[in-house]
Amino acid sequence: MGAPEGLGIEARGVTRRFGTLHALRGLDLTVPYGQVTALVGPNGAGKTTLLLILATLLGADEGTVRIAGHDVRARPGEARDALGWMPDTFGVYDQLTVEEYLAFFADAYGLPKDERPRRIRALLTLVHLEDRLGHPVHALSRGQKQRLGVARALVHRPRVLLLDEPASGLDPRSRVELRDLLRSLAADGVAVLVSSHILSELEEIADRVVLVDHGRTVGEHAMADLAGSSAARVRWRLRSLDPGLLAEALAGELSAWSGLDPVRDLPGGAEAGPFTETEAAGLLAALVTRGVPVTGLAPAGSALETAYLAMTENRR
Ligand SMILES: Nc1ncnc2c1ncn2[C@@H]1O[C@H](COP(=O)(O)OP(=O)(O)OP(=O)(O)O)[C@@H](O)[C@H]1O
Repeated sequence: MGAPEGLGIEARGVTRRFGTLHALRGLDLTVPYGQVTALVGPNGAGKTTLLLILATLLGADEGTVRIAGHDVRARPGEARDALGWMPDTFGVYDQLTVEEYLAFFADAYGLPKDERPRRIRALLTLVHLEDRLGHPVHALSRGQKQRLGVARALVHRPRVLLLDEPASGLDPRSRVELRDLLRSLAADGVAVLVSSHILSELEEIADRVVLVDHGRTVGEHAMADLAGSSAARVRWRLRSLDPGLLAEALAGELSAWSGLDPVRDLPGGAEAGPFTETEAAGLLAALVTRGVPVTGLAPAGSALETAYLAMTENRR
């Protein structure tokens, strides 16, 4: 399946108030087909409110939202048919078996009866729960419930997939499998929007990141651009065979610099910055000239983390 024409999600000027609280203040978002877009922002930024509006479960006060080209207000049924939704908390229906649970959703989405058993088995294989078919949902572990939630979201082969914190509760292997699954869905042309606080993980899954804060979009980047920005100032981690000498030399070298964060001691080294790549290379040369046995110099944190921190810094 190739990527369809147009955008998977197009939200323009979306506002939503809860009483006097403005949860969304004119938020814009586009999610193309064939890519994984990460939705990132501090607690209370409005991510879940936005996802609920996209999923047609909450109304916007103003603005327009299109899912697979369908306006959610004018054509909510078509929008729902096109989208799969995995909320951050698992719903009710605990008394059902895994099979009954998925059959219920397959039925709700109008999947032909004779197609259901094959589809349910394929989905359970996809999320590695094939041996749980007859088990009651309440007997699944938290991570298994998360995986069942992914299967549920995919029951009707949606073209747009929304996931709110999908990796919470997953063990390391399940996280890798979820990552691979989302990548392969995107490769099949699905528009995937995933909200998460685990930035390192998003960096491996996502093609794009949309940063939101205070109910607005405050940044939008292709992940490849973030990783390639050598001009960005970031903190750097230094390691040395002699951490004491490193600390002394750093204090000497950096005393004349302005705009730096305090140097932080780490086991076997220190963290200093923010520096550009060029500045870091100059500092390394100066430390070596001073006789410091440096064994490592690397950016602290990821490119996404740096962009995120810069955004929240602006907020203060
Ligand atoms: N049903 C509601 N009634 C009142 N206020 C709400 C409601 N839902 C959300 N809010 C408020 O709207 C704002 C945005 O909340 P939202 O849950 O969308 O943030 P979030 O970005 O998902 O946060 P987190 O990262 O903590 O999950 C918050 O200030 C929250 O308290």
